[in-house]
Amino acid sequence: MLQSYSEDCMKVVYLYGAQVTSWKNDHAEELLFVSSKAIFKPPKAIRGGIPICFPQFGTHGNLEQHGFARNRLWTIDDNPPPLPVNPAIKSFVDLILRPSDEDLKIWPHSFEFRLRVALGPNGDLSLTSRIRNTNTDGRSFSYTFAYHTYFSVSDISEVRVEGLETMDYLDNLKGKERFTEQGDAIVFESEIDKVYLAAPSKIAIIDHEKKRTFVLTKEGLPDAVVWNPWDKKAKAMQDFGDGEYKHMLCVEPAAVEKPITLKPGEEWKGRLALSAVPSSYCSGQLDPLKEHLIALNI
Ligand SMILES: O=P(O)(O)OC[C@H]1O[C@@H](O)[C@H](O)[C@@H](O)[C@@H]1O
Repeated sequence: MLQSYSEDCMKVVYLYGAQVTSWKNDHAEELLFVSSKAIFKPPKAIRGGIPICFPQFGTHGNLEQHGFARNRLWTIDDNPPPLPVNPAIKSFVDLILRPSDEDLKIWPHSFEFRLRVALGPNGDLSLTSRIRNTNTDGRSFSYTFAYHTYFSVSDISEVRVEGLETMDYLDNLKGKERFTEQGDAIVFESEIDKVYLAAPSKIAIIDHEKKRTFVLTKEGLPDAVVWNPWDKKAKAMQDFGDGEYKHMLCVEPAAVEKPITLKPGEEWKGRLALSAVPSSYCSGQLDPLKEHLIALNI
């Protein structure tokens, strides 16, 4: 487990799954949800924080649900290739995953997956993934991907998500059928499991009770999954408390509909930046013309 601090903010990253399990603001308030029943060892992924789904999102393929990266032991990458760094970033860690012989049996491709987790100014958290095809047999590979981010919310029925209205989505609860979202903002009254397609680069989660807004900025990740298991599924999950669905929401920047293909030697980059701002935030700030209102400097 790796812990780091920057300007009173904190993040915790596990080598198991390269999973960020804690992100705190300067009031020491936890911003991510981790279940009280989470299991921190193989074979299960940790229930909460930011699991990484690779090389498969969900059941979009033949591998285990959400792929294997989230339940492998990563290592510290002491000598990562240079990545443009914002000088304001005070704390970061680089991790790497390469396939084991066992992994190659289930997904026969050689890769290097580098993850940088950084704490920026104002306590903003960013995750940058770089995936490289290192196959020596000339073969390309394709994968789907998600940052399966569990946000901590006061009460799911007091939360709304802006930025996804009018988007097309695949409904995992209806056999992945395609629909178009109606209405102003997404609110929550029952189970939801949707993959929004070609979603905008900024999405906001507005928590009225906490007077807090999370702003997600995504790059290289066209889609966004929204998931809350609600009461019945919560009860069926061994590593999730019965009532915990009320205090979490997953909004997951992802590449699902169109898998990413890399030729040997090619590298893909996918980035997520998270910011938690006070909810004097008002609707409409996702308008690109007003984006300067949200200062995301990482
Ligand atoms: O229990 P898991 O494997 O962590 O998955 C949790 C959920 O993750 C979401 O991303 C999926 O859309 C859901 O279908 C899934 O149930």
